[in-house]
Amino acid sequence: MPDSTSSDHDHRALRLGVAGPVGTGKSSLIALLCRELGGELSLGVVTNDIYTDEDARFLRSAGVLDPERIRAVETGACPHTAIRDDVTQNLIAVEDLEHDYAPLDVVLVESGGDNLTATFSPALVDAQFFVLDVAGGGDVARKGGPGIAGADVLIVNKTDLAPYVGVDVAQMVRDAESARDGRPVIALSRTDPAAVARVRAWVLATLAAFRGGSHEPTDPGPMAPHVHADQTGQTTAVHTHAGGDRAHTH
Ligand SMILES: Nc1nc2c(ncn2[C@@H]2O[C@H](COP(=O)(O)OP(=O)(O)OP(=O)(O)O)[C@@H](O)[C@H]2O)c(=O)[nH]1
Repeated sequence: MPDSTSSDHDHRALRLGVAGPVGTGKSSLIALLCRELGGELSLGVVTNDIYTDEDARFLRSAGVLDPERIRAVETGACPHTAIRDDVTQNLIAVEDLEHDYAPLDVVLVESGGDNLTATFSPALVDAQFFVLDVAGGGDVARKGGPGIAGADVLIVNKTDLAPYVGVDVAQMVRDAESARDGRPVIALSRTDPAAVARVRAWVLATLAAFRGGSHEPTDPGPMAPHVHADQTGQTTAVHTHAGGDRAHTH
């Protein structure tokens, strides 16, 4: 588990998680942050995919960061387990990057792209984004869940698509805000410079707080119960996630 004392913060990067349902724009957000911050900060990226290293390959091909600074964790199954319960594979990847490129400022960790329930353990990341997109429907923000309610920042992404999918972005942001007890919600499109600037400013402010010892990691809470199938469509196991009180099926 990462040590969160301030002396430790002198030696390791700020670790930022990016979670959210499949296709909402997690890799694109990481690419955007690399583009925006790569000139002034030393960055690393860890991606999580179930069976491939596709997200890492996408980011390497985006040309936003030295490809060696992008490491892939293949979780095998249950992508949320690797960011929530047994974070060993991810911690090793993060610590390897911190070792190889010391001193790193920020490591971005992308979750495997799950459903609405996946959250990062505070043992892995210091803060986390949860990404929704307008194409998933304006009512998603009202559905709640630990990531929507408790992530450090909720991104309502792809706002440029709102007119095409009939979503009222302002209403979606209000719905999200009312679920979040004052935590920030950022309506984002990669084509909206003001919104991009807000995300960038949040990362820089969080890094400053982390270095100053005033940033406290918070836990959005355990994931909700759900069911997975393996590649053959079979459910394979039932287990309880650590920190959670509910079993679910794999
Ligand atoms: N219009 C629009 N499309 C976007 C934006 N951000 C991302 N996309 C597109 O959304 C699609 C999914 O983006 P990704 O970044 O691959 O999403 P992801 O969440 O990483 O996907 P998984 O890793 O499969 O879960 C891609 O076609 C992106 O080009 C945006 O701001 N506006």
